[in-house]
Amino acid sequence: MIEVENLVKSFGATRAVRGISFTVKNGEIYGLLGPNGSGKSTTLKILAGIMKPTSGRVLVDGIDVSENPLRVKEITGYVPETPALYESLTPVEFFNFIGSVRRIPREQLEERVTTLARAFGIEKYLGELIGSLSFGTKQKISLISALLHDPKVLILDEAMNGLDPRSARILRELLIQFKDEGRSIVFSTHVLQLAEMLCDRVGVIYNGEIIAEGTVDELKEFAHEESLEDVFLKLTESQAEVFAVVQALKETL
Ligand SMILES: Nc1ncnc2c1ncn2[C@@H]1O[C@H](COP(=O)(O)OP(=O)(O)OP(=O)(O)O)[C@@H](O)[C@H]1O
Repeated sequence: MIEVENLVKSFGATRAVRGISFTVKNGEIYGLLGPNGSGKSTTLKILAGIMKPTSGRVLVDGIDVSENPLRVKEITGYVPETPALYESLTPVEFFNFIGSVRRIPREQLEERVTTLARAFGIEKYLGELIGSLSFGTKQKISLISALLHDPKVLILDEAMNGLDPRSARILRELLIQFKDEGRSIVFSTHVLQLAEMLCDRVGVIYNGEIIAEGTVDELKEFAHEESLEDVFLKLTESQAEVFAVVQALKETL
């Protein structure tokens, strides 16, 4: 379970996160949707224990992230928006490094690397230098490294970015399996169809605040719209603007 209470994060004069609260239960997939710069990545970094909040509290499985970030990292898998990998290592060397930091028994590590590498179709790259691999392959390595220690909680920042349709489907099925096993999953995405397919509940974040939260059906009812895209555009005050821009483009192009 993830409990976020009145989270605030400022960078100098920029108030990136302005008092966000939400809960992700065990066995729940929660989607964080919001325009560029609305505070999704900042929120997820704080949840993962890699950034300190200005104020507010995050409990992961009852553990306060600010008080015990190491314990939270032990039970959490975090996939950042941009893969943070060692370019001069091969994937196998990188996974071994992660395995030793996380004290994963050798046999278990090898078994999980083999299974996950096969699932995401990267076996043939395991001996190549990470720096020479494509963005999507790096994203898969980042994902696998977040799953090696069998985390109870998953925090995914636009984790489907760059994945080919086969791998995106596999990740979706894996997330559903994790949810059925009672794990908590929170992810950010700009792909609203994905949120619609996967999320039990979504929170719409705008200018650092959660402005609406609920199931996709609840949000559609709340905003009197039929698609999540229209709900999103309406709530983030972009609907009229998009219409005006499209009109202007039609007239000028
Ligand atoms: N390290 C930082 N230093 C200063 N400002 C930052 C820093 N990280 C984020 N910000 C600012 O905080 C705000 C929220 O950024 P954040 O990356 O959380 O947004 P986001 O919703 O994840 O955006 P995107 O959809 O583009 O990934 C932005 O105004 C951003 O410029």
